[in-house]
Amino acid sequence: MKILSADQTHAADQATIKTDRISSLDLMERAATALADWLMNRLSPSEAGEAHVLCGPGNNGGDGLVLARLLHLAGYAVRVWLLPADKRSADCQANLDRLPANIPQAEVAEDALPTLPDGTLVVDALFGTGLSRPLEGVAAALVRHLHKAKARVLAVDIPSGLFTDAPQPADSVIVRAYHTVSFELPKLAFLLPHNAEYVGQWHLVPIGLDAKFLAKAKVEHYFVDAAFVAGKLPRRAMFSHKGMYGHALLLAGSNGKMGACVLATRACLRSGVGLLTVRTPGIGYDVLQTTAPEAMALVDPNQDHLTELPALKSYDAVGMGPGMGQEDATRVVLEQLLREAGEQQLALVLDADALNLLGTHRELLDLLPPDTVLTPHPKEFERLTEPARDDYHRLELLRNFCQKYRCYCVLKGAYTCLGTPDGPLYFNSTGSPGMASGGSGDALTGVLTALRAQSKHLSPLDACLLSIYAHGRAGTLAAEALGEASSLAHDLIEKLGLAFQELTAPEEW
Ligand SMILES: NC(=O)C1=CN([C@@H]2O[C@H](COP(=O)(O)OP(=O)(O)OC[C@H]3O[C@@H](n4cnc5c(N)ncnc54)[C@H](OP(=O)(O)O)[C@@H]3O)[C@@H](O)[C@H]2O)[C@H](O)CC1
Ligand SMILES: [K+]
Repeated sequence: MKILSADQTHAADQATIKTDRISSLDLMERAATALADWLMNRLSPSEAGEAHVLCGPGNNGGDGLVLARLLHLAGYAVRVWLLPADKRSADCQANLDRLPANIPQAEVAEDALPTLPDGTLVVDALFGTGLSRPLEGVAAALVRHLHKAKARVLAVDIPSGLFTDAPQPADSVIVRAYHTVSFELPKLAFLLPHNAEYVGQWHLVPIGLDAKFLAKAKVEHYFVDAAFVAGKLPRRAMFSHKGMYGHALLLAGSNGKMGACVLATRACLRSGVGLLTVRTPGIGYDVLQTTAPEAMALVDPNQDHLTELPALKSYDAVGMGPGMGQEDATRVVLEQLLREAGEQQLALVLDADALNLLGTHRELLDLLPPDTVLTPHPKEFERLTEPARDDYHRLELLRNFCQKYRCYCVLKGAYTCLGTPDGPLYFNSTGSPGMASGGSGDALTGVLTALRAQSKHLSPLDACLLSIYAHGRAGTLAAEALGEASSLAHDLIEKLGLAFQELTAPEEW
């Protein structure tokens, strides 16, 4: 799904009003009704207790006022707190005028802040996408007051004080919500690590935004949810043979780190590759043949680390890095791989120590063949570029890096972000905190290498999108089965099959 900027969100509202021939007041009613339904489905009037709805001067405050009315009419106890304002938006004022007289309302002031017993349900409808500067004065005092209370905070559309898609001063006062309920589409701010403490769990409610407008909107950010990747994995033909699904080569492992090599190998095998050869130091031969009999082992003359690049002509894709170490001889292998893969137009996936070697020998970056996939975590990415000032700066570095080197870069983390040579960034929706343990990244390298080897069936972009989505989905399935703390990389690998089944194109007839 697309991620709109704050300006585009306002334009989407206008387009919807025009297409549906409704007033902006009707759209507000629609949005707040969806929000009220969400809340009422979660909490009964007795579970909610008295809801305190904090309303600002714009349409976010207007949403809060509609919500207060709908809750009241459904039998919930409600109290409204208004931010003092010289002027309210027309729809906010209209809904203030419509507020039933028996809902208690008061204006907040620095010396008249709401009393909020522990557990009070607070609805934050102070500011939304129209926030134009950090909070100050009474609004900031109210939010600081909220920080001290042990309230259950629900943010409407976005936590007040948080910008939708731009960096802000470090000392900004921002609501810390437990739940954020937003309208139709996610906001870029929700996907950035530093905002997790403000946004809490976020949810989307549909409000019927104009589909044609959304289809046409040009965006720089996408959210990769199930609908975005559904059916992208082609079905296998009845008369399939292994030659149709690519031959991948993995260069991985060193003395003491054969586990990483085995995990990448097994993940690659579980991701539909036709044939897999693994180049490993001598130490890895028995390990590999025992743990992954489906893969062919091609041992390096050196016992402990990789020193020689095998001939590449039979392969469709090469993955390099897991558990490989950073010996100088291995760096020479990497350099040779980059040169030869460039000449032979081979698909490359570089991870772990391959990235660390690129970070310490940045001149090698100029050799990256087009469409190479790199899979750094934020520290590895920093070694390839520079320390980021904040989350937005990191995205800018990612975009610039991918455009400069015409590569795909999978920046790993919650909402893993894929940078692409053409500019757009894709945020993955799947994954689990259970994946924050050793080996998950090695598994991703295996998945990516397998899908890049199937280039007869998948574009580089689709191979990357399917890989990160399936890898995260498998992590979630493993965590559901075994718990977040106990699920391991190899459990994730065993769930890849289920994840891929969910992505496979439906049968046609
Ligand atoms: N499609 C949808 O998503 C829909 C969203 N809706 C809701 O509308 C808001 C956006 O409403 P908008 O009126 O544009 O913006 P806000 O409610 O955030 O507030 C704007 C007013 O607040 C002033 N402002 C901005 N920053 C501050 C600040 N730091 N301190 C004080 N005042 C501030 C601003 O004044 P300016 O001087 O900047 O002009 C405005 O007066 C969206 O978030 C949804 O909740 C619709 O209900 C329907 C569809
Ligand atoms: K808000």
